[in-house]
Amino acid sequence: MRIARYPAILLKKGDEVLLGLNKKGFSKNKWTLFGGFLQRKETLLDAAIRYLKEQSGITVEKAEKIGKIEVKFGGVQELIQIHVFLAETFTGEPIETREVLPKWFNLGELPISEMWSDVPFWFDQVAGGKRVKAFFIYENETLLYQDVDSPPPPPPLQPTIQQPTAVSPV
Ligand SMILES: CNc1ncnc2c1ncn2[C@@H]1O[C@H](COP(=O)(O)OP(=O)(O)OP(=O)(O)O)[C@@H](O)[C@H]1O
Repeated sequence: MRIARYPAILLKKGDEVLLGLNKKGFSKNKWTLFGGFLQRKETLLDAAIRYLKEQSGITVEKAEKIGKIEVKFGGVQELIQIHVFLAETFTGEPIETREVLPKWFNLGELPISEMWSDVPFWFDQVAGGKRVKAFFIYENETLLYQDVDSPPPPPPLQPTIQQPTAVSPV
């Protein structure tokens, strides 16, 4: 099956994240991460940074690879692979462009009803800096199946001091 690679980038500032309202295209009228189709001879990171600049006016120099989200639409012979990056250091102010309206959202106040249905399954993990891998199947706009990597287990507890065991009398 053909794989379509989409770099996408989440910009975070304290408790806020920058999302973009798409004015056209496949995600029209939805708030999404900044991103798009990977062009030839471009790395995923370069493309993610380029899309952020083109769609929001924001410049970042580095971003961390944090997630891989795979999406399959029923009846479409193509696997969409969204390669998610997280950036927390940037310059510039968001500006509206012909394609996208950028806006800061508080992490507790995301416009969930105007986002792709898969996003709530992985968004907090990404925003929290935790790696995530997930796979979704849609039938048109309806999410039919989800498989999300659970967060890694917590670190092991500090070893407790062993109480000396009583020596049993012989
Ligand atoms: C289906 N489930 C989905 N879940 C989460 N995010 C999704 C997504 N589908 C697309 N996205 C993201 O939305 C942004 C715009 O992408 P997209 O809609 O393809 O717009 P773009 O104008 O570039 O392409 P078209 O010209 O419409 O093909 C881009 O960051 C892309 O990663």
